[in-house]
This record gives sequence, C-alpha cells and structure tokens, in this order.
Amino acid sequence: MATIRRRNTPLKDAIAHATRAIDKARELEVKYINSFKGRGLFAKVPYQKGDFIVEYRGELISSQESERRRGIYHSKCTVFMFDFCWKERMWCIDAAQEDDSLGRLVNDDHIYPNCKMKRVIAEGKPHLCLFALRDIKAGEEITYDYGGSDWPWRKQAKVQETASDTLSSEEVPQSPSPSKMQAKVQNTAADTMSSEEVPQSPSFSEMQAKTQETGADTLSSEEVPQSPSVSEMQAKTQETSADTLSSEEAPQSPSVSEMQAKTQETSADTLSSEEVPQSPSVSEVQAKTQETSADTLSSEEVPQSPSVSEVQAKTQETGADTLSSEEVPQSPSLSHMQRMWMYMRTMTVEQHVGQGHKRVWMYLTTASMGQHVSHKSVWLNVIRLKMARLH
Ligand SMILES: C[S@@+](CC[C@H](N)C(=O)[O-])C[C@H]1O[C@@H](n2cnc3c(N)ncnc32)[C@H](O)[C@@H]1O
Repeated sequence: MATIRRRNTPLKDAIAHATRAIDKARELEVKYINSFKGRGLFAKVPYQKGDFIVEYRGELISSQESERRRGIYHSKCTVFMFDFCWKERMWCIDAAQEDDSLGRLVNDDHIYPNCKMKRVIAEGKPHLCLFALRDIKAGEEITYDYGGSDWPWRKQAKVQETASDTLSSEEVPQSPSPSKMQAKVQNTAADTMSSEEVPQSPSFSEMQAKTQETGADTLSSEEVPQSPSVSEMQAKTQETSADTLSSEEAPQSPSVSEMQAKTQETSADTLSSEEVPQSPSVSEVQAKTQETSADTLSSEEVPQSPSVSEVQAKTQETGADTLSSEEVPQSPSLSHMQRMWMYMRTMTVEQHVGQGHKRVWMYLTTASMGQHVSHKSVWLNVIRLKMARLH
C-alpha cells in the first residue's frame, strides 16, 4: 500500500520557510470571518498531525524594547506582540506591522486549537512556528491557544455560549473547561522534533522565571521549607488573574510605565519586616495592603475588599472568574490611579511552615486590566508580604 511521504520533516520545512521568510501561500488563505473575530487563516489543503503550518513572523526584539513599545502602542497592536523565553531571556516577536505574512492572522482557540506554537532555531535565531496538533482538513480555520486566560474575546464568547443555553446538551457538545484544556495542551508530550514548545502563556512563564530568580535572591531554602511549586503558583495566578475588564470597561487604563511607576512606589511602601514586628494576622495584612495601596484614600473611600479566605473561596468556587468589575465598588471621587489600583486582583498563596505558623504570600497583579499588561509590570506588581502567624 502506498504511503504518503513528506518531502521534508516538519522541522526542516519550518526552518526552510523561516530562513527565507516565506509562507505556504498556495496552501493557506486569509478570509474575513466576522466583525468580532476579524480575519482568520484557513487551510486550503489537508495537513497531517505534526506538519509545519506557518511562522508567526515579525520583528525579533528584546524584552526591553518590547516593554518600550507596549508603552506606546495601542492595545490593538500590542496583541500582535508575542513574548517568549529563549536562552534564559525574554524576547518578543513584534508582528504589529501589517505586512503580508500569514502567521499574524491566526486566531486564538483555547478549547479546541488545531495548532501549537513552537520555537524553532534557524541560523542561530529563534522563530515561532505553528505545527498541527492533529490532522487538519481543507477549509478548517488554523488556530492555536494564545495562552493566559484573560483575553477579552474569550469572555464575550462565554456570554454568547450562555445565551445559547436553550439548546439541549445533545446539540451543544460538552467542552472541557479552558483551564483543563490548557493543562491538557501543556501536558501534550513533545513530539520527536527538536523544535521546542513555546510555553502556552508567555506572561506566566516570565513570572515563573522571575519567581525562581527572585525567590532564590531573597529567601533561603530554610526560610521556605515547603514553598509552593512554581506551577502551583502559576496555576493560582492563572485562576486569579483570569477575570478581566475589557478595554471599553477600563477606558482610562494607565500606560504600562505609569503602572510601573505606581508599583515601584507602592512596593517600596509595603511592609518591611521591621514594620511588622508582631506577625500580623491575615486580615491585618490585608488591611495593611489596602492602606498602603490606597495611599491617600481614607478608610471610607476605600471600598472593603473581600477577606483573603473569601478571595480564596471565590477563586475555588468560580475557577477562572474571580472578582468581576461589578464587585469592585466604584467611587466617583477616586483618581485615575486609585481606581486602577482597585482593579488589581489579590492573590494569596498560603504555606504551612510548621509549628502553627503559616506564611501568606499576597500578590497584587494588574494582569487583568483588560489588556495585555507587560510581564515586567506584572512582576513589579507582585508584592510579597511577610510571615503571618496563625496563633
Ligand atoms: C493576532 S490577531 C489575529 C488576526 C485578527 N483576527 C485580524 O483580523 O487581524 C489577534 C486579534 O484577533 C481577534 N481574535 C483572535 N482570536 C479571537 C477569537 N477566538 N475570538 C474573537 N476574536 C479573536 C482579537 O481581536 C485579537 O485582538
């Protein structure tokens, strides 16, 4: 029986296209889908599982340059910036420029993606390439999971799903929850190619790298006997930061640099160990955080945020959804920065460190500002509070 033979291995195919900066223009086509999704990329021919499909081509820039551009780009352009880790540093492919490349037009599907982004090294430079996760039929839209969990269109899609609840379960195939699916995708064993999988969520991988770095800088292993694994923290962060404000909901969201400035200020303001000589209770820590973050607000002006356990319960309950914007009380007297601060999500990771003590790490993150906040900002906004005693 005749077998279909590939001319090239998928990896060689990817390298050949990447080095020449060309797409499979005869096998793929761009189509306008609708006003919600815009354009998308479609297969004109069938592909086999593992095939190289298209490169996410753009300008390779450093994380510093990516940071700078995020500060000046409109959110419609920042969505074209793909951050990834290579050689223990963060890089970015900036595909904001409207050119004829096809990879930049591939839409997100975090539930049933048919492709996966992998890093391919060609002529000593990293390239981001999409490979088929399964066989793809001619006519199918090419998709991959953008990672993260706070993309505004996912929320809108959810609303649309809910609106179609009147259909019976037979008519609406049950889809696994996004977080489960993401975990599944992440667990997909790397195939035999030497291309490397690009972590699903660049922001979280950066946080992970940063966490490892900073954790090592500041905490000795004795100090953190049972520190939560990075993946636990990552999962927790994904859960907690999932809730977003769409850009319409947060029209005055500050620039990245404003947020960084604010964070630096606030981080510096936070609790030094001298300031917390008697190991405050969780609620004290929380109250202190509100005080510190609110700066000039009086206690009446600062709406009470839920207690740590409420936040935790809420997170567990709702999975991806934490506090919705409706749940964050609005105060007309608040300044722009103050409002922004309140949109930050609180995340806690508790560690039991024996002898009736627990350490509470509290994170405030701007990851869910409704736009893709730069990783650096996310990290800068991570505030680690000091040990709290249970008794
Ligand atoms: C990298 S671009 C993809 C190409 C884009 N559709 C276009 O026409 O330029 C990312 C943008 O596409 C849209 N998009 C991507 N995936 C989507 C999805 N699953 N549902 C709705 N919009 C999506 C969002 O507007 C997002 O900002």
